[in-house]
Amino acid sequence: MILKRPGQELENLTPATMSRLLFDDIPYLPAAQEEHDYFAATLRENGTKVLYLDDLVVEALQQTPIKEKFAQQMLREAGIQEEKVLAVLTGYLINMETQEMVALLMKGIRKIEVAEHLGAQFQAEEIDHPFLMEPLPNLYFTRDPAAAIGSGVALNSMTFATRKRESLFMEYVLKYHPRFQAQGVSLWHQRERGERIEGGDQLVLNEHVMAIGISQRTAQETVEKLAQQLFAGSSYDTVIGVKIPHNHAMMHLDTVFTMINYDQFTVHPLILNDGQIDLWIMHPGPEGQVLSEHRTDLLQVLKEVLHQSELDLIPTGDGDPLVAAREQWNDGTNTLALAPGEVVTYDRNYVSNELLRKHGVKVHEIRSSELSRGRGGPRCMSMPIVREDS
Ligand SMILES: NC(=[NH2+])NCCC[C@H](N)C(=O)O
Repeated sequence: MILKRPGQELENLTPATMSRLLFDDIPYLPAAQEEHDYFAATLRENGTKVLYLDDLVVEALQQTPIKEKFAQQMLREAGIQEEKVLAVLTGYLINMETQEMVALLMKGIRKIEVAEHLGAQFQAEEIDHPFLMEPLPNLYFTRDPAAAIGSGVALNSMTFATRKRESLFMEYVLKYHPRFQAQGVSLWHQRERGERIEGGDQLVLNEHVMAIGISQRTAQETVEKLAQQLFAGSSYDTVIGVKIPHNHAMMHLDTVFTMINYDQFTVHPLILNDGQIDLWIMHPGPEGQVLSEHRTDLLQVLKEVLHQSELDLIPTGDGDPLVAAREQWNDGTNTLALAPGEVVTYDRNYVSNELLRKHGVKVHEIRSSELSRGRGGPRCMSMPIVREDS
């Protein structure tokens, strides 16, 4: 499982920038780190190997030409185009220890910090536009920039500017880290294709079936293209595209729906909408095309594609609309399944957690005062790279 411990990038959030950077508040970093360490310890205690994104990136950038290429691409993608500025900043970056450079690329570069190197005066601008390269505070949601599906990976194209560079870290890890490089991982989606899709919408239900959200972050056409790639090159033969409301509280499918067991799911009552939502079942056609059928009843569709006669859909907040809204906002629906029937959740969602237990689910609660301010839960904060059959 790949995680990212919250770091200095969170210290670069301000009231003026936070909504653009997709935060609703500024977490208190030392407490967020403690909470995150507790999350990592919970995973390890339960048999999951934890790798950290920054370590993987540092290990991938061992050779100087790759380090330089990476620094340059990061700068370009952050919008720095002027060749002279690029050259000076690339020099500034690659002279650092790789670890320090990676931390800085995540934290963002303030104008004031490099003014001297560039021979520029930024003081006046610094207040409203402090960054030459903006911070990446959403990095601790490792679920989103890439998704391992079967024997391959989708390197996602993120919707908002503040998250676009995140998948570049994963691209370098896949291409240059010895652990992945050697394996010749198939790419189901390439980030530079630019068609929007994010990992919070990509739910692997088993070795044949995926559910993909059509959401604020994932376009319907991208879902079809991904389905086509998967049908052509993997064991997947069924993709269900599920349309969800486009808003910040429910930016991804996994904020309203997660899999817990072969026949158990968390679900926010709103997305069932009494069997009246837009969803599509996709299967491979005889000539490599994607055949798509429009449906409206998620429960019925899930039963069909998973070959289950009954399913246990566990409603966030135990069906009380007020509790459901409150607990969904703090990621009460966003469970991380460690094994069938065993999940990690935020402790603050006590109504939903109690209900999960009543349904026989084993629940590991983690602390969540600060981590939840970024609008993501345990599933969002983890990127599985190996899944075992159990
Ligand atoms: N898989 C998820 N639901 N991730 C949550 C991401 C939250 C993040 N602040 C964003 O808006 O992008």
